[in-house]
Amino acid sequence: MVEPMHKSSSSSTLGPGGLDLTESFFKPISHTAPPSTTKRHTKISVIGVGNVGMAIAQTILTQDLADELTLVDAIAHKLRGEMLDLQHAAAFLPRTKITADVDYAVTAGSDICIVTAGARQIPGESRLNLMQRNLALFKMIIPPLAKYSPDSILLIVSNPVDVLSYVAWKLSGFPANRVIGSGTNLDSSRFRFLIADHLDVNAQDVQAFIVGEHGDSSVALWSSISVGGVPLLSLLEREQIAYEKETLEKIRKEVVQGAYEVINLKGYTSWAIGYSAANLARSLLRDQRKIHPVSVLAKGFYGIEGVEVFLSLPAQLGRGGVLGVINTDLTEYEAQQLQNSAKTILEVQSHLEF
Ligand SMILES: NC(=O)C1=CN([C@@H]2O[C@H](COP(=O)(O)OP(=O)(O)OC[C@H]3O[C@@H](n4cnc5c(N)ncnc54)[C@H](O)[C@@H]3O)[C@@H](O)[C@H]2O)C=CC1
Ligand SMILES: CC(=O)C(=O)O
Repeated sequence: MVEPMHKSSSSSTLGPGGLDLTESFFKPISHTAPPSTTKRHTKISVIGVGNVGMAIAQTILTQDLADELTLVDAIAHKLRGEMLDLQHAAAFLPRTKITADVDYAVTAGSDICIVTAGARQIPGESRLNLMQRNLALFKMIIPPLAKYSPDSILLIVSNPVDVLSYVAWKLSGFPANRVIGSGTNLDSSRFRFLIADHLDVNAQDVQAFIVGEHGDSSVALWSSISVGGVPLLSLLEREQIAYEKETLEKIRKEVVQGAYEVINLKGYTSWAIGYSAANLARSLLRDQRKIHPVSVLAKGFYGIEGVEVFLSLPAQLGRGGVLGVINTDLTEYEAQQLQNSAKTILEVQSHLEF
């Protein structure tokens, strides 16, 4: 007995130009049922197809993170060019539907919206200096994203990322757990690289956090660094390897200088932030519950009271967005540095005009 076949959009047999391929090339199997509704279609939108947006887009594709990747930019011809260029790699990539439009309606139903649009630093310019230019753009970008994907997670990358995460939170009206800045996830990777390079170990075996501002006032949490589970400072003491606060501060400065150096040399940074943002998208979409140093609403954590400021803290990320902030022991010096970093961001934030 032959069961009736259910036709659905995913079992469509229409070929290019609407040609019905059922009886020629494509012969459907019998005994079919409608597609399962338990596996959700996952969609990531990337706003801004510049150096950073495209590095993130291509990492998302190669790591097979979403069923659909949608791109938005203000420049229509560049946007279409980038979309086609990615689509032409289809034969070498996991299957992902790639769409693009200047109209935000194309982002409807996104799980994550990653915002990379905006001005970037010229050599020597600080991230905080970009605020006014990128605030104006965010007023055009965030409201339509919130309208078309009211349940999404906003992942902010544009700089200054901490202040703009606060702006995105305010403009979207989203709960704070669904607005995240990529923050010091990238700085921490630079930090782990430098430590790993110094000790000649794998950076993935180095647990180390940079917190606070994604920028000049960032804070290195030396007291909690471990390598393969061994606390770093006690290892240095045990091996009688001398270290001084100045030496450690020099490494932190090298982390801060890292971005300026790359911008001086190639004009922008892209590959590391591409991997960093895709790494965050994976933890969020796949409910990995991993701890990442990212920019979150810090009110109530680490002695930051009574002020609404976004800065990076070690946060657990999952399908619900920010699930919580980890309570790491800070030395007095680290706690003071974190307070100073919050003050630096708040000072810039106080000049915001919505
Ligand atoms: N948080 C982080 O760790 C990092 C942040 N960044 C930041 O990312 C941002 C982007 O940097 P790049 O990609 O190098 O710049 P870019 O100049 O290459 O690209 C910016 C893109 O934004 C688009 N854009 C401008 N206005 C728009 C609007 N209203 N709607 C949609 N798209 C719009 C432009 O057309 C352009 O394609 C900068 O603010 C930069 O500072 C860069 C690296 C790391
Ligand atoms: C540009 C920037 O924010 C970075 O590469 O860290």
